[in-house]
Formats: sequence, structure tokens, C-alpha cells
Amino acid sequence: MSTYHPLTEREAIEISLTLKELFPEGAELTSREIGDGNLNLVFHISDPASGRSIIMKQALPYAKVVGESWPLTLDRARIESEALILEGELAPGLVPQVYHYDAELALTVMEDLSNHVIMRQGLMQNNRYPLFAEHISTFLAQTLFFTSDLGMNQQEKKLRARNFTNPELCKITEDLIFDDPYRDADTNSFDEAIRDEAAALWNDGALHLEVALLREKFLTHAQALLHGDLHTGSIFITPQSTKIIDPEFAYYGPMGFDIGAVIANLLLNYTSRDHWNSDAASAHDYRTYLLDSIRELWTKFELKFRTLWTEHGSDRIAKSAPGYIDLYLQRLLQDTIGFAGCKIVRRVVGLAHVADIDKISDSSQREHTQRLALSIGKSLIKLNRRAKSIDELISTVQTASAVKV
Ligand SMILES: Nc1ncnc2c1ncn2[C@@H]1O[C@H](COP(=O)(O)OP(=O)(O)O)[C@@H](O)[C@H]1O
Ligand SMILES: CSC[C@H]1O[C@H](OP(=O)(O)O)[C@H](O)[C@@H]1O
Repeated sequence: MSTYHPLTEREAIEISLTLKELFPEGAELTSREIGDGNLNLVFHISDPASGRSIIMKQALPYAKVVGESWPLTLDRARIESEALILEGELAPGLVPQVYHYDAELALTVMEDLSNHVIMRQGLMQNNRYPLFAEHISTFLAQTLFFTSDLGMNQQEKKLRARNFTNPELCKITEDLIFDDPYRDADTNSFDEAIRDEAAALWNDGALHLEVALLREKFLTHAQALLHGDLHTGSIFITPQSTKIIDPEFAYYGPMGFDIGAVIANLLLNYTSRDHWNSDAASAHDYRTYLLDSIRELWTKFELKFRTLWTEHGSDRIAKSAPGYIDLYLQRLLQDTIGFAGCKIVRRVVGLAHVADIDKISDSSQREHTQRLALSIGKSLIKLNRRAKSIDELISTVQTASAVKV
């Protein structure tokens, strides 16, 4: 059993029974493979008698979405389990508890969050999450600040960065987000109806300059330990609780990449509201809710980050240099806006899309939504280096929406 191979549902049960504290002796377990992501196997194991359950996530040696032709390191399972444990220490209650990690089988056993819903689905079902901005801003401020040179010992940070070196998963991002959408790449995937939009992306030199600068930051700016793939499919949620999962793309990179990922995915949902709401008024209302959430997320993040800087800053000159904190946060906002734009564009023309848009059955409504998403994405990328406040992001989104509607 211990040599690596993809597990069957039966084998997942057998392993679970060896993990003594998880289930009562002699439990009759059930097992179901429920993975719906692009990369891994996920088993839901439960004991109907005691009501206990766990999740067993196993990395496959290739990218599931493409197949065995795209080999992928199993070390990502180690990165994911170590990142979850660290995030749990820095942001208690905001990630699933890790019960067990097996390096040989590349699997992580963790808390079952089935009493939550994946946020992307929740948004598609018109739910609202009044505590989301509060929770996600805490997660972002705590994990980004305390893994950066601002909030931890700088020599230990370098060693930690070495431990989270994640070249294969970074390459996926470097290609799928920061290169392929801007050329006629084989990996791209888009509806034929928007070929003109794709061609426009391939030929927009001003856009390419901004993407090249953002790509350079992703490649070189080891600012903090990122989650690395913080979309709404990596967030489990209820109105009371938020849990971040799936940090297998974790690495030391620019903070704005994580914040931008969350914002991008709220905006992707924003573009699709005419489909998910039953009438124009409720769609408008929901769009307002999403923009308010984005504003609240950034505002709360900034406040928390400033407080951490003042109360826990470990870098003498960073703390005392006049104006540094303001400049730092301004540049972080600019990065956030630029990365948000890149993350929107990739989900419309690149390899992996989002259900918010792809599930729109009416082709002309889907086309309209895709064009709006691209317009917003490009506008944010072009705005990034000029932005001074989160309100500029909001007004850019509103302007793009008004032009496209
Ligand atoms: N801790 C968990 N509790 C309950 N379900 C989970 C948990 N982790 C993952 N899942 C389920 O498995 C799916 C895929 O998990 P994810 O970590 O996103 O895999 P991938 O890395 O392949 O994208 C999630 O969308 C969710 O339905
Ligand atoms: C070839 S991987 C494509 C895409 O999938 C990952 O998402 P997830 O693990 O949540 O399914 C990541 O966003 C990658 O860019």
C-alpha cells in the first residue's frame, strides 16, 4: 500500500482505518471520490454510525484536467499540507485542520468541511456572506504579513522560502496566466464567438507591457508566502464561517497575487449576474453587494495590515521610515488590481475557466458576459500602475459595465 499509486475508494478506507484517532475501532466506513478540481483525487470517508468523516486528498502524478501527457510533481502534496498547517497557525479557524500527511502516497488527511459550500457555487445560488470580507481580510493580512520580511525573522524567511520552492506549479501560473492568453497558444480555450477578443489580446502591445511587468513580479518578488490559487473554488463558506483550502500552489511571491485572485473571482461572478439572478433589479442589487464586498475586503485588509505593521513589525527601518507604510500599501493595491485583471482574462480565454460563466447556457448571454469580463480584466491591467485607491477599481468596473451593457 505504501508505494505511490492512485488510491481506489476501498484503499482510502483501509488507510483511514489505520489512522487510529479518527474513527472508532471496527468502524464500517464508506468512501466516495468527490474531486471536482483540475488536479487531484479527493475522497470523502465517513462512518455513518458515529457521524464522523474526513477528507483524504491525493496528488496525481499529472494534471487531471489534461491527462498523463502533463506530468506534475507529487511534492505539491507536501507543500499543500505544510502550507495548511502554517496558515492554521497564523489564521486560526480559517483553514481545515490537517490530521495526517503521507509523503510516499502524496496524501493529506484533513477536516471534512462538507457542512460548508464552495463559495463559487454559493455565489451562483445567489447567497450572501456578510462575514466573508472580515474573514478573508484576516486570512490575507495574517498570512501575508507574518510570512514576509516585515513580520518575521529575515533569515528564517529565506529558509522558509526554500522549503516552499514550487517551480512546477509556478510554471503553470507563469504560462496559463502571464503568457498564453496573450498569444495564440495551444493551451488556450475560448468560444469561437469571441475570437475577435482573443485576437485583440494577442495584439495589444500596451497590455503586453503591463502583463510583462506583472509577470516579472510573479517571477521575482518573493514578498510573502502566498496561497497561490485563491479563487472562490478554493474557499468553503457559510454565512458564519470561511475556510480556505487547496494551497498546493503556495510559494514566495508578490502579496497582491493572492488579494487580486479573490477580487478577480468576485468580479467574474459579477459579470455573470444577469444569468444567475431572475430579474434585472436583483442582478443589479447582487452586483452592488459584490462591489461592496470588494471594497470592504480591501479596506479591512489595509486596516489590519497597518495594525500588524505598527504592533508587530520586525524591520526597524521599515517601521521608522516616514511614508514607507503608505507607499508599501499603495504599491500593494496597484499589484492587487493588476493581478486581478490577469486572473480575469485567463479564466475567459485560457485553459481553465470558471463555472460562473461557463454554465451560462444561453450562448449570446455567455458571449456578452465573456466580453464584459475581458473588458474589465483589460481595464484593470491597464489601470494598475496608476491606481491610488480601491474606489478606482470599483469605478473602472462600473465604467466597463456601463459601456458593455
Ligand atoms: N476539506 C474538505 N472538505 C470537504 N470537501 C473538500 C475538502 N477539500 C476538498 N473538498 C472537495 O473536493 C473538491 C476539490 O478539492 P480541491 O482541493 O479544490 O482539489 P484540486 O486541487 O484538485 O482543485 C472541492 O471542490 C470540494 O468539493
Ligand atoms: C493545469 S491546472 C489549471 C488550473 O487549475 C488549478 O486550479 P484548481 O487546483 O483549483 O482546480 C489552477 O488554478 C491552475 O491554474
